[in-house]
Amino acid sequence: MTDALSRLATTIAARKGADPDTSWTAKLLARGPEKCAEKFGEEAVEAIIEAVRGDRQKLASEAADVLYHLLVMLAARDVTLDDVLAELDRRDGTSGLAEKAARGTP
Ligand SMILES: N=c1c2ncn([C@@H]3O[C@H](COP(=O)(O)OP(=O)(O)OP(=O)(O)O)[C@@H](O)[C@H]3O)c2ncn1[C@@H]1O[C@H](COP(=O)(O)O)[C@@H](O)[C@H]1O
Repeated sequence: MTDALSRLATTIAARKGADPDTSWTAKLLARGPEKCAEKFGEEAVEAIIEAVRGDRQKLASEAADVLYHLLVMLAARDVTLDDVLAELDRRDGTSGLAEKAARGTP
């Protein structure tokens, strides 16, 4: 599963500085981190709509768009998939409830 994400992240990293006429990713990256963030937000909203509607196939498709645009947004700010996975690893085994209690958040 993470193989596909790793491959995609590698492809996106390789698109940095590529010709925007031949690559959607290069075109998006060339428009800057703010535009990449905006596109991620749009795709997230589309996924939310499908989650509320309950169409599982459309939700899976929108979720794929979200993951792609998340990776592009991260690449635009030089954050790697490994950075994110390391953070997930760090959290592994810590209950969200315990973590929230440790923060003292109600
Ligand atoms: N996973 C994706 C992926 N998901 C979505 N998209 C593109 O994201 C775009 C989003 O579409 P929208 O309709 O939201 O955008 P738009 O309306 O055209 O743009 P705006 O007017 O909003 O600016 C579409 O052009 C999709 O084709 C993707 N483009 C690329 N990939 C992956 O990235 C790889 C590299 O792609 P290129 O960089 O194009 O070579 C591909 O092999 C894929 O694996």
